[in-house]
This record gives sequence, C-alpha cells and structure tokens, in this order.
Amino acid sequence: MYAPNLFQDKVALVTGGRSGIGYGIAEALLKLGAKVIICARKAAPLAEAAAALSEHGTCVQRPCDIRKSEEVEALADLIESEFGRLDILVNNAGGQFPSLARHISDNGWNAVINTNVNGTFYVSRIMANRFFVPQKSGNIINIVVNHLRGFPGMAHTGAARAAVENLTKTLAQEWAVYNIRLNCVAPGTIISSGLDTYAEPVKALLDKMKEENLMQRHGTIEDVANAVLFLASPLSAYTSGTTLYVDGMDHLHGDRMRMVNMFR
Ligand SMILES: CCCCCCCCCCC/C=C/C(=O)SCCNC(=O)CCNC(=O)[C@H](O)C(C)(C)COP(=O)(O)OP(=O)(O)OC[C@H]1O[C@@H](n2cnc3c(N)ncnc32)[C@H](O)[C@@H]1OP(=O)(O)O
Ligand SMILES: NC(=O)C1=CN([C@@H]2O[C@H](COP(=O)(O)OP(=O)(O)OC[C@H]3O[C@@H](n4cnc5c(N)ncnc54)[C@H](OP(=O)(O)O)[C@@H]3O)[C@@H](O)[C@H]2O)C=CC1
Repeated sequence: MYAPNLFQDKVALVTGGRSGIGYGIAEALLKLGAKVIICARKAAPLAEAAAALSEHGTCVQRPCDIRKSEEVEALADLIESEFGRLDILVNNAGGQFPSLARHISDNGWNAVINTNVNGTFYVSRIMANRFFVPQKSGNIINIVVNHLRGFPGMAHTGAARAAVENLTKTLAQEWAVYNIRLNCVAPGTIISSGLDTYAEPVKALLDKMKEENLMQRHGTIEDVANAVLFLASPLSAYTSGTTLYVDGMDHLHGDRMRMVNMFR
C-alpha cells in the first residue's frame, strides 16, 4: 500500500533486528528502498539474519549490547563509514520476563530497566548527536508495550516502558528544533519469536488473552511493521511525541489482573 520507493536514499537502524518484530520491521523498510543496519547481542544469529535480509536490499549488521554506550558509539562509527548518514532509528531491542512483582530480584529488575530504559536512551542520544542533530533531520520510533493500565505480571517492563514513553514526549519537544520526530508503537500480544521464550502456563494465559481480545486474535509482526512504516514516513509528518497502539484495543478492554491471578 506504500509507494515502493518510499524510503529510497534513507538509512535506517533497527535494534534487535535479528529476530521477530525487529526482523519484520527491517524487512519492511528494505522492501520500500531503505538501507538497513541491524544490531543485537548474539553475533551468529545476527549475521544469519543480515544475510537473509540482504535478499531485499542493502543490510549490514554489527553485534552491539545497547546497554553499553561504548558499543553503541562503535555502531555509530560503522554507520558513519558505511553510509555517512542515518535517517530512521527504530528502538526495538528490549524485553523482560513474566513474574509476579514480589518475586523479581534486584538483578532481574535492573536487567529489564537497563535494557529498555538505559539502552533506548543511549542509542537515541548517540544517534541524535552523531547524525540527526547535524543533519537537522531524524525520525525515532520506540517499540514499547501496551502498559496503559499498568502491567500485572510484568511490573518491571510496565515501569520501564512508561519511562520510555515519557522520554519520547520529552525528546520530541527538545529535539523538534532539529526536525527530529519521535513516537512510540505499543504492541499488544504479537505472535513472534519473543513469545516462544515463555513457559507453558504463560502460553495458556496468552490463549485466554486472545479470547478476550475484541478482534479475537493476537497481532502479527506485519501489524507492528506497518505502524512503524507510517511513523517513519512523511505521511506522519505532523505527528510527534505520541503513542500508536497496535493491540486490537487491549489497552481499552480486558482484565489482565484476573488472568494473572492464575499464577498465585
Ligand atoms: C506472571 C504472569 C505474567 C503474564 C504476563 C503475560 C503477558 C504477555 C504479554 C506479552 C507482551 C510482551 C511480549 C514481549 O515483549 S515478547 C519479547 C520477549 N523477548 C525478550 O524478552 C527477549 C529479551 N529479554 C532478555 O534478554 C531478558 O529477559 C532480560 C531483559 C532480563 C535481559 O537479559 P540479561 O541477559 O541481562 O539477563 P540475565 O540472564 O543476565 O539475568 C539477569 C537477571 O534477570 C533474571 N531473569 C532473567 N530471566 C528470568 C526469568 N525468565 N525469570 C526470572 N528471572 C529472570 C536473572 O535470574 C537475573 O537475576 P538474578 O541474578 O537475581 O538471578
Ligand atoms: N512479541 C510481543 O508480543 C511483544 C513484543 N514487544 C516488544 O517488541 C520488541 C521485539 O520483541 P520480539 O521480536 O517479540 O522479541 P525477541 O525476543 O525476538 O526480540 C528481542 C530482540 O532484541 C535483542 N536484544 C535484547 N536485548 C538486547 C540488548 N541489550 N542489546 C541489543 N539487542 C538486544 C534480541 O537479540 P539478542 O538476544 O541477540 O540481543 C532480539 O533480537 C521487544 O522490545 C519486545 O518487548 C512489545 C509488545 C508485545
């Protein structure tokens, strides 16, 4: 539905682009003409993903832990030497684990906050200073989750993604002067590699969530990628500092707390 050359001459970085939603976003951008860089921690699957994505256009990769700002700086060096510019940043890398709040250890809490909040901030700041501010143009899309009514069963990620959403609002205002837009996409439950990591009792809960969804389904990777394409494109030129829910209305409807009570 988008023009095939929508992102011609544009360069995009997708963090966590080796798998799942990030891979789907990278593929969608490549198919519309963008040159794409993907990063993640695990070198071997990252290299495999970049090789597969290269069928659709120019895709380069570099291992990078977004929690380590020196590794993010090295990633910016690669982008500089390969492409000399960056137009679109999709902060997709992130995650958490299901747990009732009282069982989350200090390390578990810190790992989730560090990944989602610090990692997103480091990548945004470094790419803005290296590319978007000097270019006087840039577009950042932060993948969060639907946490609108809190997130029973994942308190750490609810807190972390709320922080990212607020950061998005702040940076959208501070950086508007540089013609940088920032928005969030908040997926509901999306069928992707991320969900494969969840154990059986959580999978049963996911089935119940599907029954409660007003559209009677989970989302697809394409549902999320299509929202990212819109926010990355000039079609959304007057939209910044906002959140687009891709969740079949889960943010409005459903009783997640009742379902999480299964785990008590
Ligand atoms: C109670 C029921 C709740 C049900 C709720 C269901 C709602 C479903 C809706 C789905 C919406 C969202 C879906 C997704 O986002 S799918 C994407 C999922 N993908 C990922 O999360 C991948 C990335 N995640 C990670 O890499 C890790 O989870 C993490 C963010 C923690 C970072 O990993 P890191 O490598 O730094 O972590 P370590 O292995 O070193 O561990 C650090 C501490 O964290 C503790 N930990 C890690 N995993 C678990 C776990 N599964 N359960 C409990 N604790 C965990 C680990 O033990 C360390 O702490 P300690 O040193 O104290 O042991
Ligand atoms: N699937 C779903 O239902 C939903 C997913 N989301 C969010 O969407 C995003 C993608 O999820 P999904 O594709 O499903 O899950 P995946 O687990 O497949 O994707 C997570 C990606 O992030 C990378 N990553 C994780 N931590 C780091 C890090 N510290 N530095 C660099 N890369 C990292 C992982 O690669 P590696 O391990 O090699 O580092 C992996 O490629 C996540 O932020 C997730 O929380 C939001 C709502 C719902």
